[in-house]
Amino acid sequence: MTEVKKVLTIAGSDSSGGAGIQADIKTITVHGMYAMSVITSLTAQNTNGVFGVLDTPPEFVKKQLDCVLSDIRPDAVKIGMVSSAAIVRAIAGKLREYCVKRIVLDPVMVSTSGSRLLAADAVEALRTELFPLADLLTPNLPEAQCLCGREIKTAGEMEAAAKEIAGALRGGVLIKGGHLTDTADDLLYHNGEYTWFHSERVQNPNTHGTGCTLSSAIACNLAEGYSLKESVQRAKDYLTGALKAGLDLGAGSGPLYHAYGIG
Ligand SMILES: Nc1ncnc2c1ncn2[C@@H]1O[C@H](COP(=O)(O)OP(=O)(O)OP(=O)(O)O)[C@@H](O)[C@H]1O
Ligand SMILES: Cc1ncc(CO)c(N)n1
Repeated sequence: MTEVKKVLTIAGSDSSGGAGIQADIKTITVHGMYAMSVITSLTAQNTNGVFGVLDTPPEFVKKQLDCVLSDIRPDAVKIGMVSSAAIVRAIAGKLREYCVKRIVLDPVMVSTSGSRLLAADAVEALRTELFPLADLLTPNLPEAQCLCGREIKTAGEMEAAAKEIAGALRGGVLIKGGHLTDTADDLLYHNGEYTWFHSERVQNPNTHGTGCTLSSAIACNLAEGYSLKESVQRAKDYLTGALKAGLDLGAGSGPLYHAYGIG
């Protein structure tokens, strides 16, 4: 019998395959793990933008979660786009009911191309219902700004924001630096300690799905049993490799190449 780790992604579908569920399944598969998915929304999108969003009815999100969680228990879970407060509550209820562990929450609010993917009133539901369940929250800079209500420009401001956001959490906060201009340094705040993950910026404009890829790679490494710090470093290395692979698809901000280590 083959033993594999199982990772569940709860996220939106990206028809162009670069972000969301599709990025997550590619990431999990390339990590040699078994991917499962609960789809919260269908998006009609491509490298140019998001042209439509169709939410899954919350009762159907619950049904998908019941099917997965009552049958194949995931070793880790990644949560991405959750567009409404009702879907947030549906997910939180089921994660509590099945005592799911090792949860990475990517608080997706706006797509790389600038479309809103989370209703304004859902931010509060995310904070009260899902933050307490997360082992790690992974906001990008605009999301961290929204969560702490002020601008973040410097490393010192990133540290202050991470500490403040972590106040509402049991787990850690990773503020991603993909929206910085000179570097791509990410900051982890966990158990009162700051850890910086430094990286050169890869000169590749095709960054569609970087956040989804990073959070699902972190979930894979947590499933494998790595510590939070090790999981973030290994995921960042994976992400950097997928960016460096230099895929150039579509007219806008294109997707990453996941199979760069294969073949
Ligand atoms: N040009 C780049 N070079 C190197 N690393 C990058 C670059 N752009 C983003 N990253 C890295 O990608 C990861 C995701 O960060 P980012 O801030 O882009 O997330 P995001 O905005 O949530 O992504 P998206 O919404 O596009 O899925 C981080 O580790 C960040 O440092
Ligand atoms: C479905 C989906 N989730 C997340 C993002 C963020 O990049 C996106 N563009 N689409």
